[in-house]
Amino acid sequence: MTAYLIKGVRLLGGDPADLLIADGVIAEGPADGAEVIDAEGLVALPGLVDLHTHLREPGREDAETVETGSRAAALGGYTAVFAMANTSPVADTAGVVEQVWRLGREAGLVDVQPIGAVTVGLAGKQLAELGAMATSAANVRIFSDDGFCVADPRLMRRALEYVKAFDGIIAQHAEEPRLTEGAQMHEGEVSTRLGLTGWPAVAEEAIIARDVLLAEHVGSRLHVCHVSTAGSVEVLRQAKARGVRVTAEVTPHHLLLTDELAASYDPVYKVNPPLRTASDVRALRQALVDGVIDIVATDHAPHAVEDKECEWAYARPGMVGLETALPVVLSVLGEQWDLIAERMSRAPARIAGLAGHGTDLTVGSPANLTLVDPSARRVVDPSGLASRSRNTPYAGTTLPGRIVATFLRGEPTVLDGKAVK
Ligand SMILES: NC(=O)N[C@@H](CC(=O)O)C(=O)O
Ligand SMILES: [Zn+2]
Repeated sequence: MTAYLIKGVRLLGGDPADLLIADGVIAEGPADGAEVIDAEGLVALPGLVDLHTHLREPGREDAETVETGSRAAALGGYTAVFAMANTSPVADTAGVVEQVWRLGREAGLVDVQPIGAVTVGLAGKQLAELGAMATSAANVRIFSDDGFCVADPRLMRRALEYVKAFDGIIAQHAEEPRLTEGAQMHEGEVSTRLGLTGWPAVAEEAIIARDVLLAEHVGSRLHVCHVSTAGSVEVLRQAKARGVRVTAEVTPHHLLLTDELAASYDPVYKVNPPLRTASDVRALRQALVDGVIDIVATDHAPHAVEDKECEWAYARPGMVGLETALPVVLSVLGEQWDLIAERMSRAPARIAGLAGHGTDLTVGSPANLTLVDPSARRVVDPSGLASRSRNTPYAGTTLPGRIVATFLRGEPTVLDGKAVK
């Protein structure tokens, strides 16, 4: 196994120092024979961990595969991603989650941890085999019907009760379906102007409020996917103050973009939950800083050209995000490296109970890390993405920060900004 000496790197933005990687871990000298990487001006972060990635395999390999998505993740500085269950077939059995887990191991670019479906076929009618998925080789601990909301409160309660036995998590896509029928974008001034049916903020907030109460009643763990409104932040703030076992994520796009973009009628801006208002964006940023929102998750949602380059009403919702997440967060938070490491690596690893990721880069810890050049600027070019899909809302936008290298257990997955395989 090659050893690497990363010279003059700024650990979490601190003073320049040398970092030795040998035998898969952060090591101590001597560094004889190690391959030297000149890291002057680069910042080292623990490898990023994404709790919300859509890899599309099995079923929509034309949009993404476990391998192409893993490569996009590594290029984005990630060392672990959690694969959502809305594949075809749905990841609602031990067989499918084991297949995804195995494909991740074969690709070997990031650790791929499957998320299991809460209900059979994501249909919201009957609990899936949560126990069988938990005891499978994939060791599933997070369950989600993401793409759909577990709308039936009785099923949601049963799911929370079921996973309590092994301290599992139900990750909810919070959307009261009766309030979002036919919705095309955020309900507000812009949707009124454009004459598009709106997705009101309360459709998200009502489900979060309900689920927080259910999680409190059961004493189980709830994770709220892609929080998008100021009102949701207030519900979460109160729940956390009461000690409810709830965690929450925000996506990079909800931290940066607003519903005004829908006026272009470019479906690249169509996403669930929809882009909200500037005051929602302000509240989400504040919540991410003060910890009411625990983590950034990409909700990387690749879609084939025919599903995105069509009329707004027919386009599928979702954006790719793995390769731009850190640059977007850097543009929002600035060089607050410790906060970035907390929200994009340590906290997601801790929430998921993922060993070996999100650890401090001290001697003896697994060498899962990424090197970032904060002074670089990049114009996002969709054709340059490693993802099989091109639906990025940042095409032509200049973003700060370039991911120079990523290491998974001491082996480079990215060097000089390029995937090694
Ligand atoms: N976010 C989206 O707009 N789409 C996701 C589903 C989801 O995360 O809700 C997808 O799978 O395409
Ligand atoms: Zn979702």
